[in-house]
Amino acid sequence: MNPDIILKADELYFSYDDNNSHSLNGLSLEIRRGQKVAFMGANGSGKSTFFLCCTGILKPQSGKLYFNGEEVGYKKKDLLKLRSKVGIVFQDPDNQLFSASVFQEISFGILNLGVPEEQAKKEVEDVIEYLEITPFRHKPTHALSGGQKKQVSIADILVMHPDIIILDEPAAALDPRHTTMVNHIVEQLTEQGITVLMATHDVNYAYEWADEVMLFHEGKVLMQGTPAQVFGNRGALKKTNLETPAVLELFESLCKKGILKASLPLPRNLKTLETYISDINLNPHYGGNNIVTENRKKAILAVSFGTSHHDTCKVTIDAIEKEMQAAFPDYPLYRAWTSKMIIRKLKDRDQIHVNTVKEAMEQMRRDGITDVLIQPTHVINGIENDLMKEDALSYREDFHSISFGDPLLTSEQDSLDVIQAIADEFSSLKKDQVLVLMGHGTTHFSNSIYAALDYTFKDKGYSNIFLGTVEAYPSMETLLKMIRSYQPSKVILAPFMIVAGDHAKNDMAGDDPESWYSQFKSAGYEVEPVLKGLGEYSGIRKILVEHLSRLDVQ
Ligand SMILES: Nc1ncnc2c1ncn2[C@@H]1O[C@H](COP(=O)(O)OP(=O)(O)OP(=O)(O)O)[C@@H](O)[C@H]1O
Repeated sequence: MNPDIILKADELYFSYDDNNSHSLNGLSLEIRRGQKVAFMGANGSGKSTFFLCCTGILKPQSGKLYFNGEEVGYKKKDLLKLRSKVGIVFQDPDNQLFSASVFQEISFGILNLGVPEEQAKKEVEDVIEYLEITPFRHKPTHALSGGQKKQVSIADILVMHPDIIILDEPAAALDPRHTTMVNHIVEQLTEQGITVLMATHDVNYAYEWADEVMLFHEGKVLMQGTPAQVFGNRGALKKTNLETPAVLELFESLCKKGILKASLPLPRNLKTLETYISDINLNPHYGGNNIVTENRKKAILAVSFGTSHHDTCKVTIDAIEKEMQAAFPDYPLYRAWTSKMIIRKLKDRDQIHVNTVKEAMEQMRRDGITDVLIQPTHVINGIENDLMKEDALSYREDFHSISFGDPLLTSEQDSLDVIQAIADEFSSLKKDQVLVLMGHGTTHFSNSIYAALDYTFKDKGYSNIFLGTVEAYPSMETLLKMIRSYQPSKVILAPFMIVAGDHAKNDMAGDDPESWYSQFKSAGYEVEPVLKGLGEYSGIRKILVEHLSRLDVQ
């Protein structure tokens, strides 16, 4: 199973009434590690029932649930292990809190796990401090307010260091101050790398907060996607009794009236929309504030997904940045990566810190930069790129201008240039051999570029170059079919990703029977993997530097 998937449900059925009705009705879904996932849907659509299955409190009558790639078991020791890693904070804290004192309450789970008393005590003290429970720690739990009970129920779970926290409507019955406090805690959880699943009916909050929205309807997932995809689907919202987030509604109506350009990244919150509006007279696109134009200081921000493999980083991301810097020697170059998981891995494993986009923007602001030229090394205009723009634009008030270079594959000319760069790199490819490129693939609509590019390869005379993706279409299945009709003497495999990292080393060239290498091998071909990321091709680096150069017009 894909190691990015932390939780997977496969055709779950659950009935509370002997199969007269099904609260989970063939539910299948996958949750990616480190994501913030909002579970939404009408009352009674099965969200809480699913959550109870995730922690083994309910056992589905049929279907399978996987945690970290392993099927969930229901023996006592399996459940204990599962509950130490998947914690649930119930909607009503009174269903969760059962000890007399706050300290006892928070200690219960961790002691049950067999953690020695001294260590457990320290962990409990840490969480009490972290969640600001100290002022009411000596009160009996029954005497706490609703908000304080919620803090303690989160502490109950947090003290176990779970991989997943499930929050069932955490803001229900809280006043605005406590809602803000709980939201703040939730934000910190995701920064620690915990996967957060949250049921909520608050469309405005989910739209701003979530990485992904899971829309439940009658015990199944009706739709899953980014907040923009899900909340942009009026039909799905209507079916599940949800409304469009106010900020999206307002943005669309301003676009319809021609006041804002629809090409702007969708604003996720009112603050971003407000800054769009405040810039209308200056520059309806990305322009900045009317600050003094003397002493302008430009900088380049090179944004990559990132990699935890130093070998490939050196010859891809580092090499691209070096060429960008060489093209603009007078501008300082800053780096940011968009994969929080990789950033965390580097920090934990190698004590290396790489900035997120927001951190890099803050750094530039501190350094007195006034104009930021952002050049992504992303291959397509997908989710990563949209989120990167959003993060950068949340700092638009701090800069005179923020401008964005295009990802690698944006215009028709880019496709032709990329094809040329690949053809140059594989100029020794023989007619009876095929080159199979492995792209990443995405659920975003921009995924169609992969199939389009595969088509263009053929159109430009490279009938033996094929492009597929690990996560979307064209898939391995399609590639096997196409390549079978070509009958090559050899299959050469190469990543169509900037770096030759995990996907290239494992999904493409690994020994696992699911890898592309093994699948082509067992289909009877001679296979040669080439572990070279796109960033190693000089033609590709040139395209990215050229995209950056287009920004520097003033
Ligand atoms: N303990 C129970 N006994 C019997 N039926 C139940 C029980 N809990 C839930 N149900 C039923 O299962 C279905 C799914 O309910 P569930 O609570 O999972 O939905 P939900 O999406 O979490 O709803 P809400 O948004 O109201 O919290 C509903 O028809 C509900 O009536």
